[in-house]
Amino acid sequence: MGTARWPPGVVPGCQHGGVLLADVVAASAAVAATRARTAKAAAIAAALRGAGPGEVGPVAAWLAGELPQGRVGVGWRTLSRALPDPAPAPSLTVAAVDAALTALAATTGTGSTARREALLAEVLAAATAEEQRFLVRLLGGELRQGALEGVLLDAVAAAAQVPPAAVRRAAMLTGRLDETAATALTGGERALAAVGLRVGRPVRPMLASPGSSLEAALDDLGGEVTVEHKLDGARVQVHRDGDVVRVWTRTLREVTDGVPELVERVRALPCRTAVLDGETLALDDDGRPRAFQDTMSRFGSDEADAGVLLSPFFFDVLHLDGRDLLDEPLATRLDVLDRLLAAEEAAPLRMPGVRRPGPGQAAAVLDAALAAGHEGVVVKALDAPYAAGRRGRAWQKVKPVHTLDLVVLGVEWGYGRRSGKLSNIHLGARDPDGGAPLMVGKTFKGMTDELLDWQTRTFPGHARAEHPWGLELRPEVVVEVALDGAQRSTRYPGGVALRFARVLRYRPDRSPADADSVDAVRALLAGG
Ligand SMILES: Nc1ncnc2c1ncn2[C@@H]1O[C@H](COP(=O)(O)OP(=O)(O)OP(=O)(O)O)[C@@H](O)[C@H]1O
Repeated sequence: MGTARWPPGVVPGCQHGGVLLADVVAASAAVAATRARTAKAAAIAAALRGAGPGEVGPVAAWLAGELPQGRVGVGWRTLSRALPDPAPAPSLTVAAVDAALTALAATTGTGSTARREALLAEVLAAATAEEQRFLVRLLGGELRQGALEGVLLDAVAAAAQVPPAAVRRAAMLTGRLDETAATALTGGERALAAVGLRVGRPVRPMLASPGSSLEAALDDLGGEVTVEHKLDGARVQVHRDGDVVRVWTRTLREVTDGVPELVERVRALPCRTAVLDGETLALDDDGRPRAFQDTMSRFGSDEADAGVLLSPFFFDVLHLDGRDLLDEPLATRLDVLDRLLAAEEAAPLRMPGVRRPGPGQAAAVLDAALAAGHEGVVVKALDAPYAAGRRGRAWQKVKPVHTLDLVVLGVEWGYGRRSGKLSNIHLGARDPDGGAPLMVGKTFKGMTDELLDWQTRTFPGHARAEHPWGLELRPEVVVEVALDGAQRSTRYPGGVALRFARVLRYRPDRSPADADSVDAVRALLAGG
């Protein structure tokens, strides 16, 4: 079993021992300087090997562009106001910066703005110019890049000399990179294998890959499938432990307090402990889905609209009354789920679907889903375990139109009727090798006046630079576009451009880490 050697080497020149922030900044620069995934992973692994037990977590998180504290609530403006003269030489330790960020996250309530600025200014004053730049980008979320997560997990495996699959499994089950890195480096493979599902700690949800058609999905998976409606709402993972019910979104953000009706429904079920996976959305009086914005209004931070009620539809169960079900085949999990939800006849909690449909039946399920106003269906292999965090072929979504979730990289001022409004958006696809998102097109189509106003209000808050043409944005906002396909391009860096992209809606429930990759865009080349 490979583990790091403790105690860590004391970095020369550092008064308190421990790894210096400067070492992490250097590793981050090395990661950014290469496009090769293995070289990125090697740079990260070297930094992790040098970190002590209490430092591995923050070092891993920072190199993936994340903060172990989650959001610390420091905006761009606060940051720029708090920027003092840089220190001449590096002295900040990782431990000191991590402690300051924890203090920052804990400073809330009245008068907290000034206290937070003071705390931040103190840290930044001790940082060199290069360290300041790193901290500003880290706090501003600019270093957050979905693809880096995969590179980081490889690096953790290399540094701890354990199989990458073991690291990945623990990361998906804990939903946390920092904890996983620390477990791998301090306890090795055995500690990673001991990580299991814990009621109260959300796991990364299993995802679906696009199926090109219902027939193709059925052919691919054989007869042992379930075909379920694909409802267009928000993914929810609900954990119950006795009377305590907690709810997380797909990105593992806790939303328990905002969704009391979901909490109530799950608290009323005949069980003690449970982990349920499902989709929730707002329905109108006829049971048809309301506008997607209505559902999302319940998940936004400021404009929660309590007038809109959410209905949950569960399609999986990962744990029930002391029994972990992750590794059981879907057929078993669905039996357990059906028994649990059987009593809920008046307002069904079960995602509609048909198990082992006959030839015409699967098509009828798709027709019924579309007729009811839903997006399509998900075809699932009944023999597959729950693969947390994976987008595999065991779940295939079938929808009539191509859609992609992309990252907004810039926005141009409109002209004519749209002058004064931020209009044409630059669209980026995730780089699967961990680099910055790659631009694949622009669009100003599909935008209502309301949406243009929203863009004009919102995007300045995400700006990283201003130009006469518009704003360059930090990669933070995810937009869903519909498109006819893709074409080869010599103009764009990924060699591919969208055809006839139009905006469907913004996705506040998605992070850039969940955006579609440039490979997903390339996959549309043939079928476009
Ligand atoms: N019956 C269902 N089974 C699984 N997921 C479902 C189902 N109905 C709706 N969904 C939703 O569809 C998503 C699965 O598609 P995918 O994992 O590709 O996410 P996505 O890229 O956001 O898909 P899309 O953009 O089409 O909503 C799930 O995350 C879940 O939120």
